[in-house]
Amino acid sequence: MSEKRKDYLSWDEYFMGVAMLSGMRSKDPSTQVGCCIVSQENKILSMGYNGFPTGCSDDEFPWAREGDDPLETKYVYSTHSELNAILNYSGGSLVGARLYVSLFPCNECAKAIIQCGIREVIYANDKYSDTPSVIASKRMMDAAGVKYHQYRKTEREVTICL
Ligand SMILES: O=c1ccn([C@H]2C[C@H](O)[C@@H](COP(=O)(O)O)O2)c(=O)[nH]1
Ligand SMILES: [Zn+2]
Repeated sequence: MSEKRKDYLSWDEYFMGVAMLSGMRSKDPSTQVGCCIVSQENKILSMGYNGFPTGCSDDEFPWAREGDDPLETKYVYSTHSELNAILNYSGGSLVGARLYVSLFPCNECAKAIIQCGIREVIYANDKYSDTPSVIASKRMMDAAGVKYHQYRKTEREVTICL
């Protein structure tokens, strides 16, 4: 009798993989962020990625990072992946959930994460760790008792032919 497979994805690989796949939907030319929210029973509750709100065309609103006029940059329009994942959830409470995300949450996402009761954040990249936004985010999550740690990367490479 054949034995069960041994090289199946761990829970962390699975959920971070789903977060990263979700980020591949983003049209942001510089930073694509994906997020996956998971219950205490390891069930996926919601996903999201960074992009413009419904009705705000990807082809008409700006993707620029810089410009003399802030209204011509993406920052005033883009909805972050974490907020999209929280807002996409229509099942009730997110209290006690974990959030997997490819980039450390900014201060605005941290507020939403705290307020909806998510208790743990697992992030892949912390490239903006020196910015006031991320420093404030960590300060708020520390105060609110939201745990966070960096995803421990494995050797696994996943190829999907679509
Ligand atoms: O918590 C966060 C922080 C940022 N994002 C998104 C917002 C933007 O679309 C990009 C960042 O773009 P840069 O060109 O690297 O400044 O990331 C997010 O989804 N969640
Ligand atoms: Zn954010």
